[in-house]
Amino acid sequence: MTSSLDPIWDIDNIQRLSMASLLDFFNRFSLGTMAVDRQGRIAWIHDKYAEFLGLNSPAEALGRQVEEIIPNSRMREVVQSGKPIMLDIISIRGHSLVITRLPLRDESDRVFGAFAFALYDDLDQLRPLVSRFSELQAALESTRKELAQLRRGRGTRYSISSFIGASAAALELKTRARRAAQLDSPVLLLGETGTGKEMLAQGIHAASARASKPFIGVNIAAIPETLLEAEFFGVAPGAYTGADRKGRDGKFKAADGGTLFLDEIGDMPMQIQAKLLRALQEREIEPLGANKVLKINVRIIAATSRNLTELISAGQFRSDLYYRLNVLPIALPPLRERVADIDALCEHLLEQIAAQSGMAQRELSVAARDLLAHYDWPGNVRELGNILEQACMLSDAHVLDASNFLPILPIAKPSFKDIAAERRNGLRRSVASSQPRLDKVISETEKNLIEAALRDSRGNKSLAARTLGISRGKLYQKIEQFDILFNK
Ligand SMILES: Nc1ncnc2c1ncn2[C@@H]1O[C@H](COP(=O)(O)OP(=O)(O)OP(=O)(O)O)[C@@H](O)[C@H]1O
Repeated sequence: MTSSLDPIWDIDNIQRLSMASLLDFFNRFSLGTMAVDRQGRIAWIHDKYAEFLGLNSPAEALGRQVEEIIPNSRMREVVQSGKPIMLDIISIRGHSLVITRLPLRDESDRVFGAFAFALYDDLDQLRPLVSRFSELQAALESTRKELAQLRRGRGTRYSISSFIGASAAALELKTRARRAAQLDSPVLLLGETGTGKEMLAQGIHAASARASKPFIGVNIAAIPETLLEAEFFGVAPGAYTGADRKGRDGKFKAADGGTLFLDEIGDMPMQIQAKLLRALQEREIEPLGANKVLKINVRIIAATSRNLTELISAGQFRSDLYYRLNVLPIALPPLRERVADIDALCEHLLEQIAAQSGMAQRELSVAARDLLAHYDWPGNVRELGNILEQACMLSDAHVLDASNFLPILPIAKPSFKDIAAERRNGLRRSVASSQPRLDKVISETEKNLIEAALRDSRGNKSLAARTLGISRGKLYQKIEQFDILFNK
């Protein structure tokens, strides 16, 4: 038991002792301490601090306004606000001091002054902390910038080496892409849907001298024809009422100095083709409603999954625009022509699926690899990714087997199994006799799938295209090709 006479339990005594000990601590370990009263007059100052301030003795400072001794002092602010300033850096007589200022309160919680102590006169001691903080701030800033760039669609996510594949076809394609990155002429990327055209376009931009400038992608098939002109060339202020009253920049302006990626160029209406050709030839654009032209400096990378020469013959694509764009053509082979890359692509895609879903990364059995290598992949790498993702969602197995893929591969199963077995046994029929059957199976399956997707989305083509993992332009093309009728 403790008695009220016990000095340790004498509350007043403890308070007094702790104050004295704290003050002693500050005086010994800090560079200096000081207190002011409610009027901002120096009420107390430690010898060390007085000496540091160039005074002969503490008495010289007592009763004087704090700013007379320390011109940039913020003690008065603490007295007036009643709030501490925990960390501040001030410069006195050529030294930087780290200062902490605290308000002093009486029993009724009224502020009667302020107390300050200077922690360091040598910021070197804080340097590791400050430099770590600066590093973190710089990292945060650069991540913010990257994120903002991606949000504005001006950045690139891919480099040429992100294009997975070591087959002869993939290596040749990457060599051509690297060469194209060294030049500034238009590039035309030709390949089926999902073969990596947009990815390669980003890679070429990222490896080019324009890498620090914007990369702007436009999917022509996804923009209604009536809006395309404004979307490309912009609108002058006052040209329209409503939302465009103030005018707005088009994609050409947004890409100025950088690269403009024109996806699905084969879907561009003839009237806009003429304006695009003029913009490329003259290197200037005329925003809608403006009566002056703007100089532009943009590199064009166009892409299409359609056969442009056929479109020219059909009178749907201007031959002069084709020659203007076809300066550096790069053909992206479909997956079925670079089967050797499927294993590496599967590994890469499974790694991506694991990272995005938070699930453990899966592997493929030999039979599963064999099966995937024998499918024709009309949707190419995008379809391969979708199939792998579905298989991962539907099974918990660490090693995915052929049986995990058979039910989800969009092809008539018995015929596909036959074809796969046939190929494995080296009994592949001659191209002339087997190709029509395979094509027919694929076309029928494609048609069925598209009809089902359109039914499920009640005619919403964007949604159907997304479900199928193809672009809207591709969907339109397929609807036309298979003569699909559907009810909205
Ligand atoms: N060689 C590759 N290596 C890794 N990923 C790839 C490769 N090719 C394509 N992909 C991936 O497949 C998907 C489709 O690629 P991308 O959009 O570049 O194809 P695309 O040819 O532009 O298709 P579309 O014509 O339908 O727009 C993307 O997720 C992309 O990352």
